[in-house]
Amino acid sequence: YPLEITSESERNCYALLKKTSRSFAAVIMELNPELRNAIMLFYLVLRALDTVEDDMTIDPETKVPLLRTFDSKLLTKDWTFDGNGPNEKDRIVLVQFDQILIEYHKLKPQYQDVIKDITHKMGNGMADYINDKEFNLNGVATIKDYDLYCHYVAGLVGEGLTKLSVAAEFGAPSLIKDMYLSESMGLFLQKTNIIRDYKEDLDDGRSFWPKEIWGKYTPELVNFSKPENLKDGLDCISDLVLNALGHVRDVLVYLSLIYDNSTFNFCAIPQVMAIATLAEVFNNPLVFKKNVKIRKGTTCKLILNSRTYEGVLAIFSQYLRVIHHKCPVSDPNYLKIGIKCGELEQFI
Ligand SMILES: COc1cccc([C@H]2O[C@H](CC(=O)N[C@@H](CC(=O)O)C(=O)O)C(=O)N(CC(C)(C)C)c3ccc(Cl)cc32)c1OC
Repeated sequence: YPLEITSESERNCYALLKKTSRSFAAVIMELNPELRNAIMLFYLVLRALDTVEDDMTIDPETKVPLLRTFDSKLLTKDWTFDGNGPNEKDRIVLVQFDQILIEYHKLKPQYQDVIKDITHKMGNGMADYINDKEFNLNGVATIKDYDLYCHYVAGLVGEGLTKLSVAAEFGAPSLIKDMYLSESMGLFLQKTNIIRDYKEDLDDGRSFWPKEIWGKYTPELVNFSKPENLKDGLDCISDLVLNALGHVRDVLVYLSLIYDNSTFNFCAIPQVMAIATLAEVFNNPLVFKKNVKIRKGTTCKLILNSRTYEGVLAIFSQYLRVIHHKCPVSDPNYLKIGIKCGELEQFI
């Protein structure tokens, strides 16, 4: 679909998209025009929320009310925010937020309402965590807390995109009543990122690995960086990967319910990147040293092969086999991993 830019503000929004998301911007720009601007603006509003939440130089006295009222900024036409620290990566999205607002008000009211509703829920979820002393001190405690945190930062994104897709008749209406499928789309991506980001997050003085899982393998999360604890660390990664694989069935069902090709690609590409990343981090000592990334060549192959549902199934089948074969017999979750991979192979 040719990209017809019809205003200065629209041009500025696409420039913001390219600045804030490396590879994903291209996928959004190939979307069917019916949803392209709605999803582009949704992405930028979410990026703006993230930029507020992530900025540790913003006083909580300012940050918390700003997050809780962020959806009300969508009702204005000229709001901007220049309160981010000078080094905050995507601060430009808030400095130029008026450009997003001009384009946002041109959207169909139904699309505006979806974006405003998700912004309200996410902003308040983020604000709740900032005030949560237990969370700030000990991070994520139980698997239930892990799923709730991922719901606020990723599950809600899946919910919003599903409502936009169904409103545009690009996806099956059943996706609205079966919102757990959209939840899994978000949790699968977010849990994969959390497993991969072990080192990066610890260097930032935080971690999102749930203690209910890692506590089985070590008294202190930082111990996995020590060579003598490597085996325990790898067993912990297996446990986390097993938990993430619990969303794969829902992801594959969700993708089977998307009718529009460009929307399918938009949904499928991040999911195939995630299963490939899970296979990469599985039983991989480098996770405790750096951010493990899949190779550029693999990314290209994944994008090319995920244009059809059969292609996506083949990719998931391939990486589930990789995970199954990589699993050492000494891994306490060896049987559960084998059963989960077997189950999913059956489904595929
Ligand atoms: C039905 O649900 C979806 C369907 C398609 C894509 C996404 C999801 O995919 C990107 C993909 C993306 O943004 N990839 C990055 C690479 C990276 O950040 O690791 C990129 O390619 O730049 C992603 O990661 N997140 C961020 C969250 C996971 C927190 C939701 C995200 C943020 C905003 C939007 Cl509108 C969409 C997404 C969906 O969201 C669940």
